[in-house]
Amino acid sequence: MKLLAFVAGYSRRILVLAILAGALCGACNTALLVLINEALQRKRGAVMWSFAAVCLLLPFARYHSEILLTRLSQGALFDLRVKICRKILGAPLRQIEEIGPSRALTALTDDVPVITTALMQIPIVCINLVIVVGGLLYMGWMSPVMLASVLALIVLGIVGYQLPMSRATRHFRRAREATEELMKTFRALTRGVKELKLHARRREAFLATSLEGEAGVVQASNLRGMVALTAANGWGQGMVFTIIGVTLFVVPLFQEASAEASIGYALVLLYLMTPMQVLIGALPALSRAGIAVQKVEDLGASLKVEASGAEAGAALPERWKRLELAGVTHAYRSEGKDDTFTLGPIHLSVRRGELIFLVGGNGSGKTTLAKLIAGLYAPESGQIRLDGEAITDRNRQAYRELFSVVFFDFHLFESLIGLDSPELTQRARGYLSRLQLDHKVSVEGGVLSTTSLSQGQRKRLALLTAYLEDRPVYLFDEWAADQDPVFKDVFYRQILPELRASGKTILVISHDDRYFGLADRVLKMDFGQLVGDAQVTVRSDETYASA
Ligand SMILES: Nc1ncnc2c1ncn2[C@@H]1O[C@H](COP(=O)(O)OP(=O)(O)OP(=O)(O)O)[C@@H](O)[C@H]1O
Repeated sequence: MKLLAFVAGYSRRILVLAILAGALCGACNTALLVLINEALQRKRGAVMWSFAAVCLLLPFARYHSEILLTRLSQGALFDLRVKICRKILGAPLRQIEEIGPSRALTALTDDVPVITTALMQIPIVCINLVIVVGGLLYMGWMSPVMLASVLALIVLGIVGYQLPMSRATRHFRRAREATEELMKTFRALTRGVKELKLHARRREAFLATSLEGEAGVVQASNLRGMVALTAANGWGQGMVFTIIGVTLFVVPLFQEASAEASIGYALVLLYLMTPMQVLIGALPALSRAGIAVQKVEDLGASLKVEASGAEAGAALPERWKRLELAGVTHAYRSEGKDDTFTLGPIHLSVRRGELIFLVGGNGSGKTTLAKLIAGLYAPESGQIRLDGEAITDRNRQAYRELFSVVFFDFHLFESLIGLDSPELTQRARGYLSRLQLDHKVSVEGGVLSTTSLSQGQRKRLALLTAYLEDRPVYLFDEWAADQDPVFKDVFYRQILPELRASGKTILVISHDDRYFGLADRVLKMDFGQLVGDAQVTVRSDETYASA
């Protein structure tokens, strides 16, 4: 039902057309059945032309019905993929971090293929369903008693089917939950491959406990589910033969039937046998898809939607003068644990064009503060203001567009995606040379020739993207940490001063204390608090004014 509702939700127009084409197809099948029966009753001449007409109409109706159903299911699938990705991108960053990548990845890589497989079956299921319904209607027209007996047996079949089926669903649901854990293990495997290769005992323990443990749960649950499902299928197939047996041998004991009528019943039943078996055979895929649709919907429902901030009037001035944080706070809470990290309240004022270093020990809250300043986290309390204008859901996206950020765990896109100035390639080539990467990387049509580089070189490519974005505020999170001493010096002594000279405001998270003297201000964080805000008057290596 979940799957049907999901498909129906895609396009009512196509659904109605598919139902009409399906009904025509079903009518043709029933007509064919009637005509074959008539022909067998030796009225061949009378039905020959009708039979030929139906034979022409049937493939036409079937073709259109299948095409429409395929369009409907593939359209719904496309819609689903895009919707999940949009929902993930539209959710607050903090919520995406809390949910973790495994849940979203399982939805995209596990649920979507399961739904795809089931959706492929929908045209076949619908066509066969229509054939069965048409055949039963014909049977009812021939003998209401026969139809009543068949329907009673079908109801019995469905009731008996439910028992193993609900058991199968329970196990498939468990397997699906375990798949999320398995996905985490796969991520650990791909990210930790070097560490696992170096340490045989760790590798064996990882394989034996994490991987085999999780994979074992998935395997066992799927196996139990399949056993229950096979039992349900066996019951279903058995019921098909029971229906045939009862109509052929039992019903005639209570209802006199002519030889012609008996041939008619037998013909209908033989005609319906294959479609009924096809329907039963499709149930496993449909049942698993129901669970997958539910999981995807749960994920979608659990994700909040951030205000897009695209309304008129949300734009902010590029040539702003003052950026303020007034009592801004943020907390990371872990459910059931007592280790909440709280940042703030932070009071801070930044003038346009300042070069600020944000320093402090590991875990003191620098990156968290950077995410708040860049508008990626909305403050839990307090306010961020730009020239006195509060940053709210209404203008947060416009506010984010003021920032070019290279985070410590940055991601490098293979192309200069979303950047489309006419002289983009030319500018990119210039910056590649500036970043001493022109011998390794080239740009053609906005696509980077490679991103398979050393970590320090990849960071330079991330800086290239920030250069090309050309936004008013630059934020670098330990950018220089992976650079060689020569280029580190270039970064602090040339790149940062050049950016400041071109009017950019720059916030640099750094542990490189020998360069702190180059900043206009050094902000120091400790345990989530801003404990120092030092103005640096003379710029030299020795003049870092510690708070
Ligand atoms: N995604 C997260 N979920 C939960 N807690 C987090 C998360 N990120 C950071 N924290 C907590 O917030 C604290 C501050 O982290 P943050 O990354 O802001 O520190 P930092 O000063 O940038 O550290 P470093 O110099 O090591 O990069 C950490 O001690 C950690 O406990």
